[in-house]
Amino acid sequence: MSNCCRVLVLVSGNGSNLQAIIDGCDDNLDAEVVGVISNKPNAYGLVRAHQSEIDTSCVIPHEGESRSDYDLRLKAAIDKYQPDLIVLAGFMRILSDDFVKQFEGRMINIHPSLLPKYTGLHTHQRAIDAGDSEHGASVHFVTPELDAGPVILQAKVPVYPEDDASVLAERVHEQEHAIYPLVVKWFSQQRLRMTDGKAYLDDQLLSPMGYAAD
Ligand SMILES: Nc1nc2c(c(=O)[nH]1)N[C@@H](CN(C=O)c1ccc(C(=O)N[C@@H](CCC(=O)O)C(=O)O)cc1)CN2
Ligand SMILES: NCC(=O)N[C@@H]1O[C@H](COP(=O)([O-])[O-])[C@@H](O)[C@H]1O
Repeated sequence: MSNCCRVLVLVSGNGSNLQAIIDGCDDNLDAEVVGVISNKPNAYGLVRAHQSEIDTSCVIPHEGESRSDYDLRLKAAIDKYQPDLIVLAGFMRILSDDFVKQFEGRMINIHPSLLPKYTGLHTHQRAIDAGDSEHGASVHFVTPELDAGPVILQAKVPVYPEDDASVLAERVHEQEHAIYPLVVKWFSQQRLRMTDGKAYLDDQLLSPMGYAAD
């Protein structure tokens, strides 16, 4: 890795986590967002990238295109940026095994639950429906198995009886915007790695719930 970590962010929607990472990189000379790629041409994350004069690409799925064929086009688009780190920030596509294996150890995702609870979609409603008193977000390395990669860092939020999915999502977003830029900074400082399916920070094995401050 050169002296500045080249960060590529993949988005499908609003891009509030992208914005937090852009803002975080402005304060962190070790990392730079070199590009933003979306599968959705109308993703507001692309607008956010343009506002920060960051290059963008769109890889739009073709009608009837296989997941693997789409991922081949996505790989070609990614390679143009020569990233050190690939950040999934609300990128709403399941990636094929072959694609993920090419980037394992340098591709991370933020998931809106306290993994391993609630992999997949609709996590906030599921937490409310289950009557959970706490919920949150997890940053993890991406592996072929969906949302099952080693957790790097989690943040917890309370769930209140009057919460609906939208209110809870907003409370989770606030925590996401704090933890995701921190994980990007750790990676840019070469403190974070994945070896044999496990996450390490400063050569310390991280627990299944990720890093926990003393
Ligand atoms: N192989 C992997 N791919 C992805 C991972 C991963 O860990 N391994 N993380 C996800 C992110 N994600 C949750 O954090 C997630 C994204 C998308 C889906 C999903 O069901 N997508 C559907 C389409 C849904 C839609 O278009 O609204 C699909 O791809 O068929 C589940 C979880 C990113 N990919
Ligand atoms: N399973 C993936 C998933 O649901 N990711 C979630 O999508 C949102 C994207 O928001 P953003 O576009 O404002 O960053 C975030 O809350 C992220 O945790």
